[in-house]
Amino acid sequence: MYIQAVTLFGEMFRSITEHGVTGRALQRGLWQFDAVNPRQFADNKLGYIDDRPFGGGPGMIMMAEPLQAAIHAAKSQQNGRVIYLSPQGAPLTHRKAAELAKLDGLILVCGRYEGIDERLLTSSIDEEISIGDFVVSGGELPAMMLMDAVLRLIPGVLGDADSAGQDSFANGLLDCPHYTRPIEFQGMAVPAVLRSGNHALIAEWRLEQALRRTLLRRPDLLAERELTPEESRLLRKIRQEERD
Ligand SMILES: Nc1nonc1C(=O)N[C@@H]1CC[C@H](O)C1
Repeated sequence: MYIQAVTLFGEMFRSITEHGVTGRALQRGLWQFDAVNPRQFADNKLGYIDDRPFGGGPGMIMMAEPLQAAIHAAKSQQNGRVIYLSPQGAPLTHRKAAELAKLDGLILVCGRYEGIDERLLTSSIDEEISIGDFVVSGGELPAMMLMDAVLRLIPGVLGDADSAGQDSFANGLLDCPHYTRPIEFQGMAVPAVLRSGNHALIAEWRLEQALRRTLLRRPDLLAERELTPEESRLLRKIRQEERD
C-alpha cells in the first residue's frame, strides 16, 4: 500500500514509519510512505497557506489552492483515495479500516488551524473520516491512527497472522481479558482454565469473556451483531448470571 500524507509536519509521521510493527513493515516493503507539504505550493514568496475566515471568527483557515496543488502532486504518483481527517467525518471503525486496507493507496489530507476551505472538500476530497468526537490541533495524529489501524490489517504486517483477527471489534466484540506471567500478581491468580491446556475450553472461556465485556461496556455492538448459536447460549448464561 502506498500512503501519502498532505501535511505541514511530515516529520511527525516518523513515529510510525520508524517504530514498531508499522516501521518494520515499511522496511520490509509491505507499504510505502511520502509526505507532501502544501507550503511548497503556496503562490506567495512567504509561503502563506492560511488566511483569516470570511465572516470573521477566531483562528485561521487553510487556503484551498496550496492544498489542491499538493493533492494533485500526490495524485500524480498514485490513484489513491483522498481522505480528509476531520471531526465532521464518518467515524473510523474496524469495518472502515478493513475496507481501506484493501485499497492500493491512500492520500491523507491533514488540516491545521480551524480547518480547511470548504471548497477543497467539494473539489478534491473523496471521503471525510473522524477519529472521534473531540478536536485535536491537527490532522496528523488522526491520520497516523487511521494508518496504524489500516496497516495492521494488511497481511504480513503483524507477526502472528491471527493477531488482528482477535483484536477488539475484529469479530464485532470487545476483546477478552489477557494474562501472562507471573501466575499470581498482587493476590490475583491467572484463571485456571487458561492454564488447563484444554483449547476448546479456553476458546469458550475467551468467547464468554468477550461477550460479557461487550454486554457490560458496549451493548450497542451486540445490537448490531448476528449471534451464532453458541454466542446466544453464552449470552443467555451471562444475562442470567448478571441478574442473580
Ligand atoms: N477529531 C478528528 N478526527 O480527525 N481529525 C480530527 C480533528 O480534530 N482535526 C482537527 C480539527 C481542526 C484541526 O485542523 C485538526
